[in-house]
Amino acid sequence: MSQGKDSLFAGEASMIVDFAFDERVAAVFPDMIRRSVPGYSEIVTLTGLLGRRYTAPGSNIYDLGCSLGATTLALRRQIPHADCRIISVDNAEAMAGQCRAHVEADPGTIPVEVRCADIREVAIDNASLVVLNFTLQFLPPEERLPLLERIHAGLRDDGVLVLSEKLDFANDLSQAFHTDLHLDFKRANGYSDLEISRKRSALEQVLVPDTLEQHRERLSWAGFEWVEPWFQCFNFVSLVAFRQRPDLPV
Ligand SMILES: C[S@@+](CC[C@H](N)C(=O)[O-])C[C@H]1O[C@@H](n2cnc3c(N)ncnc32)[C@H](O)[C@@H]1O
Ligand SMILES: O=C(O)C(=O)C[C@]1(C(=O)O)C=C[C@H](O)C=C1
Repeated sequence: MSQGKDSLFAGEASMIVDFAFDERVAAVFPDMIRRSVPGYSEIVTLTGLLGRRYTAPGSNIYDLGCSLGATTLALRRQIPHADCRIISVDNAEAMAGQCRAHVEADPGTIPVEVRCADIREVAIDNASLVVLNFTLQFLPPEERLPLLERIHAGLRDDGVLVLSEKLDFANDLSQAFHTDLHLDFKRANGYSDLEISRKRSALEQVLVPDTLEQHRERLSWAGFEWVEPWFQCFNFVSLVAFRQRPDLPV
């Protein structure tokens, strides 16, 4: 993976326009996301474990908004079925290109197809697992439900969606608490207040977070029968959404 340190919002030539997943972001992305999203590396590893448990032989696994392929490779390491196929999609050429290179350098044997495409246009079929980690939040809000409906339709009956997102909070006190702690997390990871505030402005029109309640409601509208948060750290959450209520011994 790229080794660059993220100082995109530090200098004179900092990103003052809207945030975009361009060459400059791709070059520092592992450092940027690790220092910006509390729990990111755990979420990647644990998504691999969800893949181990919930993928089915002969099925497709989709990593939508795959960036450099961290989650794709975690899944490839864990999925126990040699006849599965992983389809990893990102519409940023800089991301998809590097993801392809990482997949080629990886010793795993499960086939991975990296596509540079818009996730709104990719056909989903025979899927046992779809991963949407920190990507739905970048779609215009009105395009989120149609995507979830297509994912739901492309999942097998026992299929699962993993959805990770930055959260908004309807309650002002909760919003203030989680925002403060997220800022502390970024400061502790070496970002200055200027960098933090410039990135916040650059993301403002681009990353529009939903509340946990909005996610639950939308997933239910899309047809998912059972939704469970499995990780939360400050204003970042990971959910599983089962197409059918799982039949677990209770
Ligand atoms: C925050 S990153 C995702 C991180 C990645 N899932 C991981 O866990 O490492 C969001 C990614 O989604 C991609 N993306 C955003 N909108 C997209 C779209 N409509 N179609 C395909 N990819 C998209 C961006 O290019 C970016 O690489
Ligand atoms: O830095 C932030 O505040 C973020 O929201 C991080 C976030 C995300 O959640 O997707 C935003 C852009 C990329 O840097 C990667 C992660």
